[in-house]
Amino acid sequence: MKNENHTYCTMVIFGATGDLAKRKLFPSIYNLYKKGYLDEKFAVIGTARRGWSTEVFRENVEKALHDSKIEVEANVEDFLAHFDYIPMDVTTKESYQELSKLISSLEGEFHIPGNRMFYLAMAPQFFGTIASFLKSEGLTNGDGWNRLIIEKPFGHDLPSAKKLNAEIRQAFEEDEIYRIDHYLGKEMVQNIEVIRFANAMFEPLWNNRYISNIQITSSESLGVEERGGYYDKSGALRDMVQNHILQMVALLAMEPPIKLSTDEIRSEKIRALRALRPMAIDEVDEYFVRGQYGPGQIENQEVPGYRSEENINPESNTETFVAGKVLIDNFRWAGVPFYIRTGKRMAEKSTKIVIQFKDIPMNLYYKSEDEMHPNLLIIHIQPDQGISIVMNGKKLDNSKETTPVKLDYCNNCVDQQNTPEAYEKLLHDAINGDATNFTHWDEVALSWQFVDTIYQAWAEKKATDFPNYDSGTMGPKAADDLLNQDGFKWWPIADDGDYSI
Ligand SMILES: NC(=O)C1=CN([C@@H]2O[C@H](COP(=O)(O)OP(=O)(O)OC[C@H]3O[C@@H](n4cnc5c(N)ncnc54)[C@H](OP(=O)(O)O)[C@@H]3O)[C@@H](O)[C@H]2O)C=CC1
Ligand SMILES: O=C1O[C@H](COP(=O)(O)O)[C@@H](O)[C@H](O)[C@H]1O
Repeated sequence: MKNENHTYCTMVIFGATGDLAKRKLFPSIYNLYKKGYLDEKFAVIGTARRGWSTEVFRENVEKALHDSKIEVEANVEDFLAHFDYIPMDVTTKESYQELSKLISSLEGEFHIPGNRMFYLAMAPQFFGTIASFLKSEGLTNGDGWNRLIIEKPFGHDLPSAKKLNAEIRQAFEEDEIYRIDHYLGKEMVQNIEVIRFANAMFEPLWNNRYISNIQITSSESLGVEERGGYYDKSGALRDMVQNHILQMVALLAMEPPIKLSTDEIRSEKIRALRALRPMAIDEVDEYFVRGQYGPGQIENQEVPGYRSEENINPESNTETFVAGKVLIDNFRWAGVPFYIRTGKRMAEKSTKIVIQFKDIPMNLYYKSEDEMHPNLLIIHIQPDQGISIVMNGKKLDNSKETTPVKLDYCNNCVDQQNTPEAYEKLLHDAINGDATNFTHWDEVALSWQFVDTIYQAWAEKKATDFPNYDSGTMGPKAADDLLNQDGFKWWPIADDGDYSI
């Protein structure tokens, strides 16, 4: 009988010599081990083309742990004893037989009941091939569960995503596929549902009667770094908006699920994404703005423009910044804009969500001719994690004027501990068979459908004003105009930001 639920498993990491494995996966697996989540009945097999021995692999895993600056304890050797390496080219059918033998032998050695997790930390063109060989060569015929963890990008548009999905679905069922969106592993992204559904002071107000607009900013101060080859073909829209940003929109907009099960939560997110207002190609400019960074200053250092970065076409038309107004056509959200923006080489690294509430019907205080300061709920995703509420209080004098008062809750300050890295939480979920924080195919498809129109509009029309924002700024002026024309403004993303109007 298949052992469906047990967490003892063999993890096979394809692309184990690569950047993601080194920076994210090995430290996360080690943290899970240290916290006792892996017991002793687990094995990790690394594979890639380079001809490393298991010994060299273990040395590299240990180095990765030290480089990641997590605390490495004296018994790291016990942990490393669970790691093996096998060189293989994933496009060669025969090598899967060797891998299969190694898995069986480690299942015997570590008393693992046939549960197998295949992590594809490789370029996406290999995803379909690997999935298909895993099935045809019998690696999915173990006695336990099979789970396929897939990295982004899941396709580059809807047709390519459909093709990829069809390939992997030949070998794995939907409930065996765990599509990673690492934002769903972030503590405060997971907190969105709790803030909404566990607080009487928010849920009754969470609709178009009380909320005037929602702003999501995910800014980065880094440029494209070494990923120019990938990024120049992708751009900010497909790199960040299709996945991370729309996932946050879905979590903010979804209806309360009837219970907190994977299926119920996912189906509410899917319904929210289905309500995204589609645009015609010639309407895109009304709702979306694109940008590309030029040279500028970040932390007082001169940095080059995008077109001068390594592996970037010097005439590139790729956007490194996107701002947009997303509308959700349902009873709850009709008329409430969700403004989004994301970009590289912006003023600072920050992901924040600001929920701006509508004004009260009449201003008794302040200066009656002025608008009162709106109430804001700010969800700090990173680097700081927490919640702020901006409300009106009385000025400390004898006047009847009000002043914005900011109440802050800092998640990691209170717990006095580092919250686990997103990958650690997601790996833990995958080992436990909890797919809630992974994206269902329908979510992926709906997000691509929305984003494809924008991409097509931009592909048809070259941006004549690129570069249109200096590195170290908050993007092009058109991104500010997008809100100004609706009578709003972007709220600051800096923690010491000025929230007065
Ligand atoms: N790095 C990151 O921070 C992030 C990465 N991702 C995604 O994760 C995936 C991996 O990214 P990343 O680690 O950066 O990529 P890398 O280029 O660093 O690693 C690619 C890996 O694939 C192996 N490889 C390449 N060709 C073959 C082959 N034919 N057979 C077997 N192994 C092969 C390489 O090893 P060798 O040369 O030895 O064969 C290497 O281990 C990508 O899908 C990426 O989009 C997603 C988010 C963040
Ligand atoms: O998926 C991606 O995310 C990172 C940003 O992630 P964060 O956790 O640091 O906010 C981004 O730099 C990268 O381009 C993109 O592929």
